[in-house]
Amino acid sequence: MKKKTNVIILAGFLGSGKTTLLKQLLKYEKAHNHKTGVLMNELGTVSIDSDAVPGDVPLKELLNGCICCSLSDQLEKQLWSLCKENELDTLIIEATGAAHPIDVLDACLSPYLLEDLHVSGIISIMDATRWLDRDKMNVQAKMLMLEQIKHADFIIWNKTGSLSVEQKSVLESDAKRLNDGTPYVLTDYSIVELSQLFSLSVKERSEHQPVTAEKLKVKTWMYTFQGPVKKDVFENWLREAPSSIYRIKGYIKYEDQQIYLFQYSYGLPSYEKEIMKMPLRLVFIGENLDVETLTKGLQDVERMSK
Ligand SMILES: Nc1nc2c(ncn2[C@@H]2O[C@H](COP(=O)(O)OP(=O)(O)OP(=O)(O)O)[C@@H](O)[C@H]2O)c(=O)[nH]1
Repeated sequence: MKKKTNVIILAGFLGSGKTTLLKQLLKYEKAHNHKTGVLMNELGTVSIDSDAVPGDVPLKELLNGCICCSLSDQLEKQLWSLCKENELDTLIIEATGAAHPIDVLDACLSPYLLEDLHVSGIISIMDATRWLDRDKMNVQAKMLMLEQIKHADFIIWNKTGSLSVEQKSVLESDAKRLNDGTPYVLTDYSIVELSQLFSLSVKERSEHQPVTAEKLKVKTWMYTFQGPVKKDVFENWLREAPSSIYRIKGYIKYEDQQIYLFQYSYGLPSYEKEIMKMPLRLVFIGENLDVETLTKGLQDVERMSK
């Protein structure tokens, strides 16, 4: 009988650390000579995260929508073709940060895929600080994070390095209260003992709350800088940016003429030097994005950088 492909679903709110974990899983699987494929879903029209996937890894991307709502029919098809085109040992699905993990799981359990796939489980990577501050978010976003915890087969509380002992114990009790018996870890940069993520068992699912990107009203928007901007001017703008921007990612060039992969999530900007000449596009993901004000602010950044 044909060996089934082991599927790992990475869930978790926007910017929580899913791609950070994906990169580690790919290295681990390569070191173990396991052929691994990736299905990546992004809300925007441009893929930024796919750069994290090495060229020799079979990759399918579903862009400009969420696999748990507008792209749900395509998810099954893409899973099917990834399996048929490649003899995969492992398939990692990185959902958008606005996806309900159960809808992704449902697609994997489709009768068309039953002979091909074995779902190892849902790993929910949670931005610990965002979770502790969740009352600042709207009801739908809060509910989505709650669902991501409740339906996980493994919970990773990420970005915990600067938290107090009391805050860490709140996270521990929240994991037990919301999803008793499910393993969890507290970590930074999604660092976990990876072997344990391949042998999870998918538990019986209770009813789930249908929270989707559409209900969340998460929208994406893109801005292209015409050239380099001054780092302090851009960061000043960023500090004042509305909290309804959940995520920014893309490429930016500063006055040192260096292009950086720029990421921003819950108040934290990060940069990685980029050696390729990438287009200077930033993708914004958030709710009620006021495109006019954002455009004006970013044009001002360009003007003040001259
Ligand atoms: N300070 C800090 N930053 C982290 C940590 N883990 C990840 N990051 C950074 O947070 C940003 C978002 O991480 P990603 O792994 O891209 O998050 P994601 O969940 O894939 O994001 P989306 O796909 O947009 O939902 C990146 O700049 C990471 O380097 C952490 O523990 N601490």
